[in-house]
Parts: sequence; C-alpha cells; structure tokens
Amino acid sequence: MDAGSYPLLEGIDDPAHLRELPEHQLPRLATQLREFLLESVARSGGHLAAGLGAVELTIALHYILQTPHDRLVWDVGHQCYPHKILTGRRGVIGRIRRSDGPAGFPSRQESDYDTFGVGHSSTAISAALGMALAARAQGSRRKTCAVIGDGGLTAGEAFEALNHAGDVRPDLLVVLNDNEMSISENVGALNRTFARMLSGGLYGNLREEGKRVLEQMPAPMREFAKRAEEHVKGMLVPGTFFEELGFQYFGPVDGHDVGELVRVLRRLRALEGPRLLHVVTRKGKGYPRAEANPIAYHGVKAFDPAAGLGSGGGSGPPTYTEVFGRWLCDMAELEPRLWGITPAMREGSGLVEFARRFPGRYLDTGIAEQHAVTLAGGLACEGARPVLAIYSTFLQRGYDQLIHDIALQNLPVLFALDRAGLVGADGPTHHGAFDLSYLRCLPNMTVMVPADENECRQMLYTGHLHKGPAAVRYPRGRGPGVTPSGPMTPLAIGRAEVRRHGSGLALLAFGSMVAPAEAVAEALDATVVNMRFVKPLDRDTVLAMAAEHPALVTLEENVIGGGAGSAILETLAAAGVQRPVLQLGLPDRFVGHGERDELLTAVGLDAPGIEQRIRQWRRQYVEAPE
Ligand SMILES: Cc1ncc(C[n+]2csc(CCOP(=O)(O)OP(=O)(O)O)c2C)c(N)n1
Ligand SMILES: CC(=O)[C@@H](O)[C@H](O)COP(=O)(O)O
Ligand SMILES: [Mg+2]
Repeated sequence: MDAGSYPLLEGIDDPAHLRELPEHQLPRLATQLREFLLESVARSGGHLAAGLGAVELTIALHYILQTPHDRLVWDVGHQCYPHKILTGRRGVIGRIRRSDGPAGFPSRQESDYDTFGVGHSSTAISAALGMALAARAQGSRRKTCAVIGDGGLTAGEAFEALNHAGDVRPDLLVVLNDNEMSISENVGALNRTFARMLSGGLYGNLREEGKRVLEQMPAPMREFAKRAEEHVKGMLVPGTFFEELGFQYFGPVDGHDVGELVRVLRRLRALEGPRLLHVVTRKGKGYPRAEANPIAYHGVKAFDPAAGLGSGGGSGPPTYTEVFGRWLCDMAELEPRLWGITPAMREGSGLVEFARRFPGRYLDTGIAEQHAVTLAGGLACEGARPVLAIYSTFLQRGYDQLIHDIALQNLPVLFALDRAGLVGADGPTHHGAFDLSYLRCLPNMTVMVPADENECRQMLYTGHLHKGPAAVRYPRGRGPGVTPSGPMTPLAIGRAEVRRHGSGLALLAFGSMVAPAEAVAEALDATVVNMRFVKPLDRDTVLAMAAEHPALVTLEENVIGGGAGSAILETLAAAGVQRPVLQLGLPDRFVGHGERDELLTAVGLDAPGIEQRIRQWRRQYVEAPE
C-alpha cells in the first residue's frame, strides 16, 4: 500500500478506530477500502467479487456492532477480506492464503474478530444461534449477528438453523446478503421469488418514489417515514417467508448505501429476538469487470486490474477437471441416460460445456450436497446414469446420503471427486484429505484413483459402466501430463498395474503418488505398483509383492488413518503375512494453506521427502531390526 493513498483506511487498525470516524466519512472509507481490496487481491490472487460486494456492509457491521464483544459470524467466509482488513490484518492481507499469510476464510486461531471458522457454506446461522443461546444463558447483553449470502441460504443447514431460531427465539440478527449470485447464477425457488420481487417495477418505483418523497420531508418525520417505507417494502418481498419462521423481517436495504446500512443496523441492534435484515448488493461492486462477470471474478489468480483477467484457457495438458468435463460431454453423446449433477460448482467442477450442450440432463441443486446425492439415487432408481461432480471436501456434507441412499441400495451413481488431496490456498476446510478413508469402509463402493489424466478418463468410463456406486478421485489442477488419447476402454475392476520391477522393496502407490514413487524407484531399487483401486483392492498383487520383497511402502494423498495403506495392512493381516510396511500419506492433523506443491513437500510427499523417509525407515526397521 503506497503510504497516504488510503488516509482513512490507514488510520484503522481495529474497529474501535473505525467507530471514532464521523458517519459522513464512511462513504469515503468505503471507496478506499474497495480500492485497496482490489489492488491487493489483484496482486495476491484469492476471492475478490464477494468481498467487493461486502465493503459497505462490513464497514456498517463493525461500526454498529461492538465487535469482538458482539459476535459477527460470516457464512462461507470468502467475502471476509474487508473484515480482515478492518480488524488489524491490513498489513498482511497481501499474503492471504500463502503459508506465511492469513487464511482465506475467518479462522478462530487467527483473530478474536473471527468468531467462527468457516469455508464450507451455510454454517453461520447455526453457529451464531449457539453463541446467542450461550449469551442468553450467561445473562450477557452481547449481540450476535450472522451474515449469509443468497447462495448460502440454498443449503439445508441454513433452514434448519432459521427454523430452530424462530422456535427458541434468541437475540439474533441474521443479515441476508442478496446479490442473486452463488459462484454461478444462484438457483432455487426462493431465489427466484426474491429476484422477481426485487426487480419488479412496483418495488423499484416504490423505492425511488420513497426516496424522492423522503428528501422533501422535514427531518423529524423522515425517521418515521423510513420505517413506514420499510414495512411497505416488506409487504412486497417475501418477508412473510421469514416471518413464518419466527423472524422479524426488515428490508430490502441497499447494501451499498453505508449511511442507510448504519441507520438500519443501529435500530436493529437495539431490538431483541430473531431479526432478519435483507440487504441487496452487487457481487463485484465497484470494479466494472467483476460486476459484469462476477463468476469469473469470484476467485482469481493475480491479474492486472487495468487489463482484467487473462483470456483463460491456459495452454499445456488439460487439468483433471477439464479431462472430466470433456469425458462427461463425450459420454453424454453416447449415453442418453447420463445426467450431470453439481451442487453449485458448475465452473469449478468443469460442467460449463456440459450444461450448455445438455441442458435437459444438467442439474445444479444449489449448495445442497445432501440433496444432490440422494437426487442422484432417485435418478438411478429409474434407469438413469447420474454422474455427481463434487469436490471431495463437499461430499463430506452428503456422507449419510452416500451410505444410506446410495451404497446401501447399491445404486449405480458415479461420483467424480475433484479436489481430492491437498488443494493448496483454500487450506484445511477444502483439502480432500479423507475421502479414501470415508469411502473404502462402505460396502458396495468401488473407489478408483488415477495415476494420470488418461487413466482418469478410463476410470470415469469404468465407473460409468459399473452396476453399483463408484467414485473416481483426482487432485486439483494438472497431473503428470498424460493427455487422454485413444478409445475409452474399461479397466479390469480391482486390478493393479506393475509399473517397474526392482528387488529392494515394493512401492504400492495410489493416484498422485505414482509419479513421485517412480521418481525415487531407481535410487531405491524399488518395484512400483500403480494400485489404481482402493476398493476392491488387488489382493493377489499385494500378497505377491509381500512374497517377493522384504518390505512394502504404501503411498497415498489421503490421511493415513483408515486410508489405502490401511487396506493393504488389513489384507496382509487377513492372509497371515508379516512384512514391514511403511505407510506414507497425509498426517493426523489438519494441513494448513499454501501452494499445493509447498504443502506436499511440508508433509513429506514430494519425491525427495519420500526417498528420505523410506531410507530412514529401511535403515531402522528393515536392514537392522532390533
Ligand atoms: C458446503 C459448500 N459447498 C460449496 C461451496 C463452494 N462455494 C463457495 S462460495 C459459494 C457461493 C456462495 O454464494 P453466496 O452465499 O450467495 O455468497 P456470494 O459469493 O454471492 O457473496 C459456493 C457454492 C462451499 N464453500 N461450501
Ligand atoms: C469459497 C469456496 O468454497 C470456493 O470458491 C472454493 O474456494 C473454490 O475452490 P477452487 O478454487 O479449487 O475451485
Ligand atoms: Mg450471493
């Protein structure tokens, strides 16, 4: 930040300083905060459009709420960069999501102002409700506020929390930040109702007419008239939906009018009971390129704000996501029963082309992973061949549905699990660290892990043909660069592939670990097996490797606990085979944020780290056992 270019912002090291500003300076502060945010994220990369849209709201919330004494809980938290800038992290925001910088989402260990750790959506109201009930039980007068977006409101947990709050009636303020966007265009009937009412002529005219009339009123009447206007507007938009849930509904309010927000929030803070303030904002506000294309500017790499984002479509081999997206379209051409489903991640999961070409078989459920899983099951019951594209970490949201609705009924649903393993900048809330453990323990599941992009395509095809539930898990970004080619041929279920023969020891590698295993094989005189299937495991190959080698090493980009290596240990134990086995994988802790390669090195899953750990272990436990 060039000294002096943001004079108001530079004077704010915490919200107490903000609250010393006279109200009339807040619009100028908003301008500086927005410009600083754009300049910073254009350099660092990260989430941009949501934060641009939340600048005035963030200022008003910290201006009126006595944070951190009053609790402010953000939903998802990707819009929290203005919040972090105003709460003492202006100096480090330029390193956001780097291993030496702040997390990309609110994090309790990072700041007292980050009252609840988020990253997965739709948790804020539940957490805030818990905090509000605790305040009531403690006889505290502190206030609790949750800020949730219209996308966040498409998830079941948000409704569960609203329904419960309306019943137990805490002192809780929910702010709905409605910009009609999720990452892509928001979906859902409630969203459609909002959009219809807020864009409707009647509401728009009333708001403009109301402003004109108010301006001509003497000041004392203006406050009363404002309230009257709010209630009249409240009758035009689905406030009743929230009032049926026990909330007092206020708004809609212009989410970029910081004075209006301060006035309304000041009133609402003084009230008690469940209140919902409906705020209308524009995602990407203040940066025309982001306003025009909020999808592209939801999450960005470093870019030049003057030129905007690059043309995209990087050169080089396709990413795993692109391999999946192309396979899905190719397969949909051949198989009319194929459906593509995403829980609000069309772009991230590679479904843009599929959605364009096969709109009748494309479903975006909104942020509703539980529903998406069971929906796929219903389709499968009727002979459809659904493919659920879902991040590994987000499938955690639909785990009971996976067990109860899909695996138990042995329904042919294919799960394309993207972002498996360490994702990098998004950190522990988004790493796909657990899916091999949580999938392989389920009866009827087939779990495949491709070593490269071509194998990914073959596995997707194999899973599609399979008569029961199947999952293919692949990492964020690119693999070893084996571009898919040739016809799709199904793999033999449960068969591994021996890539290299050695005599020293056998490296039994899964997915992204095959490449580094091959890189160290010669130095270790090791056999390398591309295991391909975590379930069903290739038992014959495992036992043969144990018979032919003095020791085994398993390698996986999943937690060791209950993962693929554990499946191998179970196989050896069941066969009464005793062999030294070293399990390499993710540690039994949450791995932080940073560049993916940097994190893999930090947990010893890059080639040098793998070689070093094997040599050390072999010396200690194989060559000179006590
Ligand atoms: C459980 C879960 N599913 C999916 C996501 C991915 N995701 C991050 S932000 C977002 C859209 C959120 O929309 P909204 O709440 O309206 O916030 P906005 O970006 O519009 O400000 C999604 C789907 C997530 N973080 N958590
Ligand atoms: C906030 C959120 O959950 C998403 O925006 C997520 O950060 C997307 O991750 P990718 O960048 O890996 O698609
Ligand atoms: Mg939104």
